[in-house]
Amino acid sequence: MDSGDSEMVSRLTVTLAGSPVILSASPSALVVEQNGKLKAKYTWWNVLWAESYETRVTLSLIEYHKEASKLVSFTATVSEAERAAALLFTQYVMENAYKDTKPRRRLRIFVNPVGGKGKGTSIYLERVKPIFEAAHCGIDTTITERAHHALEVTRDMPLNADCIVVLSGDGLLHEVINGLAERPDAEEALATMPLAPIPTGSANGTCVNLLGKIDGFDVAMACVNAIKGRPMKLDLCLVTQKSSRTWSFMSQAMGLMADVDLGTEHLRWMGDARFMVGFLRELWALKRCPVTMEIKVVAEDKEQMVQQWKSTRSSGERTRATNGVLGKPPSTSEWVTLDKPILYFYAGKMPYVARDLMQFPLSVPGDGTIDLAIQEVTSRWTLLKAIDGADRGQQIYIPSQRYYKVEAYRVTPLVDDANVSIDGEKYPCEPFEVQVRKGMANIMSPSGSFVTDFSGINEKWK
Ligand SMILES: Nc1ncnc2c1ncn2[C@@H]1O[C@H](COP(=O)(O)OP(=O)(O)OP(=O)(O)O)[C@@H](O)[C@H]1O
Repeated sequence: MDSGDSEMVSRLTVTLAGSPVILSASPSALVVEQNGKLKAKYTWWNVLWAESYETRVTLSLIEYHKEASKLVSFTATVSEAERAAALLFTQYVMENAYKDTKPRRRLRIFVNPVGGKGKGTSIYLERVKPIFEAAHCGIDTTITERAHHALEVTRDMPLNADCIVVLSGDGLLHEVINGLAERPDAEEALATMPLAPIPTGSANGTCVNLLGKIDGFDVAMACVNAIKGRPMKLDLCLVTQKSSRTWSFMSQAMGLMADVDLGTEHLRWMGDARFMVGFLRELWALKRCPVTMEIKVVAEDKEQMVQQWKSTRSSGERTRATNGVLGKPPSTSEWVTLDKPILYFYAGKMPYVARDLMQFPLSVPGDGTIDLAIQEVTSRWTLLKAIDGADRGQQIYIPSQRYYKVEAYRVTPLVDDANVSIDGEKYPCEPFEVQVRKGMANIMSPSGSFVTDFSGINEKWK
């Protein structure tokens, strides 16, 4: 046993593959040293489990690699004399690993076997399940058998999990939210069942918003978010059409950008590269978006909105679950009719819609407004020029791109066969009205905010 009371629990010498290894707990990480050299360092966030039994010490950790972090589990031994120290050490490690949350979450998991490149099931079995098991989570899993299967299950299932894990893209999250929203106890279900997406779809926009552009496609990091993330409030948009009500958590679109998404379903095998192919095709066609729109504006001056966004970020405002009036529509302003011809409108509640497009850089979670980008008719060259910088939200500075914060809007399609995209899913081409409902749903987040690198206007558009 190492000397000193505090050292006794924060440092332990074990034997691993016949060699002595020192495990020590620093304020920010678990450190592994061998032969006086640093062998590995795991932030507490990436420590899943530590336990000791008799003379065995078992650790399960996530080794961080860009886009491909992985589970590392090993069992080392200690001498008989170190048994008590090993127990205290592993307890200390667990306290640090689960400072803000309880271990052993019960996870209700949905896996879409056909989302993205169609590898959802194998990713679940080979990479996700072992991580949840290593973290001693309770798991109850449904592999979806058809579209709307997850919606049907979430509509009726008991609310006995800590979190709903969704292995897919944004479409299956849309289903799960709508399933919860259709329950008689919808408000309680949405408030008590945070979602935790794992990126096995194409765009995986939600994961990119929660984990950032670099880690957004990292399955293991998304698993850690499900295991340890904290609930963050999300507004939902109520979309009312003639015969139906739909809840949208991410985006609604018509025109060029809806055609990019819904017109490239057959290119699923390409992953998120399909959107660039679709964009270039739609750019070539440059069709007008046949709609009229009315909006209830909260803000429309880009620079003022950017300043507001910056001050919100720097004041460290967080949107963690708080008590408050949920789902109440905000106060009403006047409806304004837009009459200029447009190429598309794109409305949304999260900055990224895909890794290479931060369509709504000024979006903050739970602010009770919808960000609405409207692209007036412009040249191919202008749109082409905007590709560079779109991953940093720069396209909002195209002079002909209007950017509003709205509390509601109405769309009347002027044809009956245009694409209407709601959270990337196809909906009937009929008139609809969208209203925002503040803080109705919850999503697990490592940081309590969206992770973006928007920094205001760059030289190109000045
Ligand atoms: N077993 C299944 N068979 C066929 N379709 C399914 C099944 N399970 C779910 N779906 C449907 O698959 C569609 C695509 O799912 P999802 O949107 O999550 O993936 P994606 O489109 O690849 O990703 P993203 O939305 O991030 O681009 C959804 O409309 C969903 O309803």
